[in-house]
Amino acid sequence: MSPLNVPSRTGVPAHCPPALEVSQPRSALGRVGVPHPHHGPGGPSLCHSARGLPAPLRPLRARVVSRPPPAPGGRPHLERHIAELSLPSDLAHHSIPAAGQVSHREMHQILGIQLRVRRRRRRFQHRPRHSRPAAVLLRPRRALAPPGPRMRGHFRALPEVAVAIENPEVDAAMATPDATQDSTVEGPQEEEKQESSEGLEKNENSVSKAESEQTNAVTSVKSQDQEQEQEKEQEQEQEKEKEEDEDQESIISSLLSDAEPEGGSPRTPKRVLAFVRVKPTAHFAQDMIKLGSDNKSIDIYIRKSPKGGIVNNTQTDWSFKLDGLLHNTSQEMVYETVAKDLVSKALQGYNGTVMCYGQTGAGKTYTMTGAASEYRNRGIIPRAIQQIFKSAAEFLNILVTVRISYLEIYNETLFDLLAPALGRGSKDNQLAVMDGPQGVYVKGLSIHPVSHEEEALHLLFEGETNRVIGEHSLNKNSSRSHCIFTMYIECRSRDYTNHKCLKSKITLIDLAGSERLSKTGSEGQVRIEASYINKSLTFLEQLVIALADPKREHIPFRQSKLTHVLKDSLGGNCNTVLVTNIYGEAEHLEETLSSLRFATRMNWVTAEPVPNKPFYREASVKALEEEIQLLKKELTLHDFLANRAFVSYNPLTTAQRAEIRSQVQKYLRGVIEEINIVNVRQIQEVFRQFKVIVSQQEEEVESRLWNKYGLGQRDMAAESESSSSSDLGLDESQEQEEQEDTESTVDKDEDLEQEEDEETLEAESHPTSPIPDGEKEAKKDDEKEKSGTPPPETIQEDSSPPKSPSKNLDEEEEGSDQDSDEEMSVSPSGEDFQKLSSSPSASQGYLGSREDGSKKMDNPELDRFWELLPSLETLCEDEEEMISSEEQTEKKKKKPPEKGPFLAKNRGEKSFFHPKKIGKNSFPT
Ligand SMILES: Nc1ncnc2c1ncn2[C@@H]1O[C@H](COP(=O)(O)OP(=O)(O)OP(=O)(O)O)[C@@H](O)[C@H]1O
Repeated sequence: MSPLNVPSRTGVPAHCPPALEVSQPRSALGRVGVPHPHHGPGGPSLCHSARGLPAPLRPLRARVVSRPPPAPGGRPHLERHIAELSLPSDLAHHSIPAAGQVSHREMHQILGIQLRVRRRRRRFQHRPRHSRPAAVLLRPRRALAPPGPRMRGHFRALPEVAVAIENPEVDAAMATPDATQDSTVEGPQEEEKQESSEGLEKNENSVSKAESEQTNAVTSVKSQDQEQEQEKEQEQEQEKEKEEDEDQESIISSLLSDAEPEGGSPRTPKRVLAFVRVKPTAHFAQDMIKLGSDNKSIDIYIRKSPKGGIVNNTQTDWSFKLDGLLHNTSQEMVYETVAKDLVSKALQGYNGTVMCYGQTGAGKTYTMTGAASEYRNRGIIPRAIQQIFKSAAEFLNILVTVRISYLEIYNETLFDLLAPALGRGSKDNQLAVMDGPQGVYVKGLSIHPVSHEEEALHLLFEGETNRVIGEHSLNKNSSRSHCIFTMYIECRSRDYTNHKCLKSKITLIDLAGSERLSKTGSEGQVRIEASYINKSLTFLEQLVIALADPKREHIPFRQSKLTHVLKDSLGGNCNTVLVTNIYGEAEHLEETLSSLRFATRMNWVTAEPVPNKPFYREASVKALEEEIQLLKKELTLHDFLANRAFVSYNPLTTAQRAEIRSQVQKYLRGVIEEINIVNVRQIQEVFRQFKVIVSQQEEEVESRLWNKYGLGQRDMAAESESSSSSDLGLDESQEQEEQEDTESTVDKDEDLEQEEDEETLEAESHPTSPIPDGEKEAKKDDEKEKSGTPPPETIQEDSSPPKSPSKNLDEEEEGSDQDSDEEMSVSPSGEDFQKLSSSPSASQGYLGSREDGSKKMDNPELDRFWELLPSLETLCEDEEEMISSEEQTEKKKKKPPEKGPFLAKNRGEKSFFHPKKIGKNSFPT
């Protein structure tokens, strides 16, 4: 090496300027400089432009002696080729040119630059910590998912952005010597440089300066080596992760393959994992809380109170050993320790639960959801979402689908945080915890499919904004509810011939914090909430104690909503992890103790994690069909034994509907006293018919009012037709009948009265015969019956199952209507209902007697109807009076009311309801 230590340059034009002596690897310099115009992009990168340097350094240029010796023409020639070199900011890393090779002035310039650079650096480093801007430089991170607008500033990784530290107290705590590396990202290297640069400054006029700078250069090379090593490590980690994903994929593939594992999955009892996370604080009670060097044990020591007297036997020492201590630990580390494995196991079919427990303000929400201010502070939930979608994206043969739900338990009431209209407090929105064959579930809770990470994060944020938050002295944003975020994972093979499916779920629970009212100073609503929270946490503790005791027969799951919801999430067959958040301060020691006791109890609970069994999707549909068939057979048997063999459960045919309509009309006129109930379909149809009649009456009354007050004629028939057909979806014949009914009721009141009198007589002699008016089809049947012609086909039809069990009722009805219409080309006799109405004994056990002679049954709709009847009658009477009180009085005198619940006395008027007093919707449907 030459004294200048210049590396030999090959392939460079002769007129190219010589290089400044450097001891850094070329690649490193290349990052600072830009290629000289004479060098290609791959050429030597020793020529540095002024760009990239601090502004005051830009005008300074270094003149460098060329090597090999100057060409003939001497210095002027060289000067022509002097590089407009801008010196790298890190001049300390450059060795000093040998004496005589640069002029004195040039040397001075270089050194001056170095000094200024060093001074600038020192000035910043020696500034006291508190006067430094409260900002840390974040390393650029890989963006994981494009964040939505709501997440901007929350979960986005911005390269090289200065972010103000959110919590000064926590910052101070993190800045203590035992603080995490996370808060001092650039720490060690800077310190090293600082030390070395200070040393250099002292000896700057001595020869040893050059040596120390050489040392610095070596350090810099070393740091670069370290960087390279880090990069390598990262690459290795990535490769490892990739391998893990591949392993995972092969495990899932084998689970989904047809081969059944021999002897089933191994059941190895495993204890629930319990970790403790200490909230960073500047006032850590070091003399009272001792954290074990094994990072698992924690000892608490409380001084004896002098109030206890001379003989004071109160316990002062406690020792806890758990699965890990998370003290001054970054969010990433917490996730890796607590949840990473659990999440990857969930993809292999294991259910998993992570629960955060602790005193209010101790950092449960921070651990579970994270702080929104910085990307690196995201919590377990967003990281779990990220892990799942990342793994899913790397699977080649496995298709992963994810669904999400977010439940809140606030004051012992369940709320859906992702419900489209939250409706907090509305009764209709009430959810219920149910025990199903496949475990506990929340009836009415919305579950949302998500196809990528961003979508899932949006839902998380939506839920977060809907949570109930209160303020007290220990926490400005205290969660006042328990929240359960659940991810339902489904793995399937991309091979479409494989219909197997593997399901699992991850339950992430952020409990509300236990709190002492004396400490939090809660008042009013916050106080009420606190009492609910403490109560439910006590029940949870009781549950954990019971679970930890293998001899306990009864586990009190149903004591509270929280314990009931968590029935299959704590222990059992799932991987369960508890994170207990505690304060490290002396004033919260009692609460810390009780939290640690809870953690220990939880640690005693054993679980036997086993993967869920894969199932065939198609097979499950078949199984349901088979079960429906079985239940139908069972029902037939029961009916037979209860003397109800004539009852059919198939969708109603047109004729059956007509028959029901006829019965309803008879009932309303008082011809029959009751309508016997045989099955649910019949009940639905009865109500439907009631609704039709009511709407007709409304129209009629309205039209009368219009006529009476001279407001003109309305096209009632057309309206009636459109409303009835659109609302009720009745068939054409029915619509026609309704129209006829309407017309006849509007135009022929007097005739009707006469006719109906006749009908009544007729009906009394033939109680089951349909009404001739408007019921042509049914009338024909009656005539046929009278003439003794046997019905061509009874209503009792074949009991073939519906074609598709997934169809809804209306679809089924329509489809089967078409079928049955084809089958029943001639109107049926309505045997079922005739039999029923003529033989009430058949349904005696089914219906209970009411006081007023009507029937009572276990149907809330019908019960409601019966309850409504008297009020309806009253309203009708009011209406009648309003229309024509005199006329009505006369009619009443002429014709005493017949028996029946209502309006037999007013048949001629047919004005049952006042349109304004009873809206359409007020009638049960
Ligand atoms: N490990 C931590 N590092 C930094 N800040 C933290 C940490 N733990 C908690 N904090 C901060 O402490 C405050 C309270 O935390 P958090 O809301 O998570 O408590 P909590 O246990 O959920 O309280 P509550 O039960 O009342 O809801 C927040 O501002 C949070 O950012």
